[in-house]
Amino acid sequence: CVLKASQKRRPLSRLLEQLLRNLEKRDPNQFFAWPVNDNFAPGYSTIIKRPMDFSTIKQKIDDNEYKSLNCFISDFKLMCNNAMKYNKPGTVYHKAAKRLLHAGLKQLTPQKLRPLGDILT
Ligand SMILES: COc1ccc(OC)c(-c2cc(C(C)=O)n3cccnc23)c1
Repeated sequence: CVLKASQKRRPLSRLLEQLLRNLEKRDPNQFFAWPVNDNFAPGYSTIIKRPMDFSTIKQKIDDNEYKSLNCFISDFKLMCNNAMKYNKPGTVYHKAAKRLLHAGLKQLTPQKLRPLGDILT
């Protein structure tokens, strides 16, 4: 029997792709979809040493760079914390990052992930 391309993917990659899709839904304005551009965010690359965004996370999944769920969660937190560092409290981006972080971490609790079984061990 021939597996479809998606079924050939490693179990962890397929799980991370699904988690990523669910996190991206919490960013309807797509503020986190692509790397932040210094032209729209003056001084961004001097203030933020380790930029991160959903497209970069997707590429890392495709390149099998994530060896564990925790590495994936770390990049998600990095992305949100970057936005809360660069953008002042009260700005649309700071508020969006805070909401995204909290909503995202609720989806990534052990209780929510346990049903996915031993992929994570
Ligand atoms: C207004 O439309 C967009 C579109 C894409 C963006 O980043 C990918 C952003 C954006 C995203 C951010 C973040 C996430 O800090 N940002 C900061 C300052 C100015 N612009 C942004 C805004």
